Amino acid sequence: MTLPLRIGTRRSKLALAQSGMMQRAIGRALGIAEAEIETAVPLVEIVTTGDRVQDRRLMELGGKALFTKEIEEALLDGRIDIAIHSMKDVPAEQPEGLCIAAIPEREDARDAFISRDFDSFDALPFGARLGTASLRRQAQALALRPDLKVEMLRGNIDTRLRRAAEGDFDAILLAVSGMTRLGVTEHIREKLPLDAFLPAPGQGALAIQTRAEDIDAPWVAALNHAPTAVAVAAERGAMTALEGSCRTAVGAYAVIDGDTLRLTTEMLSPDGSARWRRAGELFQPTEADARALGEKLGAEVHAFAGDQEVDPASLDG
Ligand SMILES: NCc1[nH]cc(CCC(=O)O)c1CC(=O)O
Repeated sequence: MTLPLRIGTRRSKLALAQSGMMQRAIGRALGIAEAEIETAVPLVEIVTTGDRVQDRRLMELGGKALFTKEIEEALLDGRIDIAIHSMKDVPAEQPEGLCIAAIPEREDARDAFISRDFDSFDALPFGARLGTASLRRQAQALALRPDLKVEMLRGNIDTRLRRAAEGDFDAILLAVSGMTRLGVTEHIREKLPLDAFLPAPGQGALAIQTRAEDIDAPWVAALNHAPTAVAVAAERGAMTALEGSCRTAVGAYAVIDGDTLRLTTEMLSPDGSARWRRAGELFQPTEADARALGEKLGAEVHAFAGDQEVDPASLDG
């Protein structure tokens, strides 16, 4: 592969932090001196539709693909060579000509509880206001505490933290991983248990996207973390079977424990009053085995849950 290797990135602080981490990791994997990395593996900033419409309801506008479309066009046009995404935001299908070449080791997959006034989720008073834009977090919170008032909270992580600090909400929920990458973990009051707040498929993991012909590039193997890639394959298999989107409350979390993969996946009704969950294990699975387990368990959940998709017009702004 010829240098420079250009990394396309969104301009949000989180995207820049993630791309910067991977820029250094790729530079080191290629044996490039620290001082040369910026020129050999440069960052190219790209504004996506999703970034321009932050204040509007994404669901009405086409969901996850809004954050990836312009970046994928730049990859296909050859303006950039690599894109770093939060795995959670990557749609089930890759566009023709592109691939996820590597999945680095996952960060903490848990959700974080953030509040100016309360130490923990359990300490929230009756009827407390919880800010989130995630249907999954809404449903999981209401499953434990149907008295909570869930209100829409959008914007980047800094905006959400500021609104929590100003008392616009009694608490908000964010992914621990994003906060860690931004260096704002001092706002975390509690890391929520994986069982009650089963994460979104791929939460805490990054996806390194390239053109399909670069799937075996020399730096790819150095960045891929096989246990994470297998776990994420299982979660995304479940997501596909559950037709997971930001209009459905879907969780999936897998870990590799020694030689064993353990996957749990669930769907909830938006108000948290109903919850369908399946779990399973595999010994020494390949990525394909893991994906197949995810698809099987996801299909079982889907068969019981039916269609839990929410009409965007029925959501509170
Ligand atoms: N949907 C927004 C989004 N996409 C990825 C992350 C960071 C978490 C991750 O790396 O999975 C976040 C913010 C959040 O959920 O708190």
